[in-house]
Amino acid sequence: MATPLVVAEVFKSFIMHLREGIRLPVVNDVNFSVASGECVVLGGPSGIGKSSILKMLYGNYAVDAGQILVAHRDKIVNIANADPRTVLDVRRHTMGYVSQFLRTVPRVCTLDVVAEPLLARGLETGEAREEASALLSQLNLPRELWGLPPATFSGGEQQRVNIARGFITDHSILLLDEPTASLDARNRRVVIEMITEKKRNGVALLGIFHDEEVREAVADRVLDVMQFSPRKAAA
Ligand SMILES: Nc1ncnc2c1ncn2[C@@H]1O[C@H](COP(=O)(O)OP(=O)(O)OP(=O)(O)O)[C@@H](O)[C@H]1O
Repeated sequence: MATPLVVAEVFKSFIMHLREGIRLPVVNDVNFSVASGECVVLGGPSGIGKSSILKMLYGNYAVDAGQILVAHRDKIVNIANADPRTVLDVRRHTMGYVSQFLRTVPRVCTLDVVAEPLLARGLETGEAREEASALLSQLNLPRELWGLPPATFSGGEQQRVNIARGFITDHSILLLDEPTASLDARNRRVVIEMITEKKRNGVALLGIFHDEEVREAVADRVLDVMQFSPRKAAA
């Protein structure tokens, strides 16, 4: 089985510049990998570093030490020291990220917000919009909202737009940061189906799910982030 994501000996601290440069270690010596078709769930108490790990993997947070190895095109890229252009290329073609909150460009309608990752990969507009429509229908977003920018949508509606945008590509790695937090039971079940479909297609998924029903339905294994906590060492 292919392993498109390997994390090796990663350390991360935050430096609080407004607090005399105090250094706050968050995670030490993080080691794990995610195989194709596998869904690994990050577990552990609030504040232990789950979101920080996802943000390092996506290149949003710098890494103090260690490697984040991603199979990208025919090469292995180390996100921990890759240049920004390479990180953007990995995001466009290999690694997707669905956060809890939607960040949108003002005045762009929902259908185009969802279709955009496919347009960025060179797909023709009509085809990209068709795929976007299919996902928005699957996620039960009322059709009358598709032509409007999502800025004024409810939390759950915005989250469904965000999920559609994150799931529209065929990226081989998908990072999910509580994608079901604001959803009702019916739409949570849709997202479970969508994740199951990604697994069937050989996507490597790494996610945070506080909802137990979702976690149990999708997780192949739970990785307890407590084992990487410097607080554990201090305890
Ligand atoms: N940008 C940042 N600057 C400073 N400290 C940060 C930053 N991001 C996170 N932290 C701190 O790092 C620790 C881990 O935060 P993180 O969000 O990764 O935890 P989490 O396990 O995802 O928590 P939760 O389950 O509550 O979302 C927390 O103590 C948090 O305050």
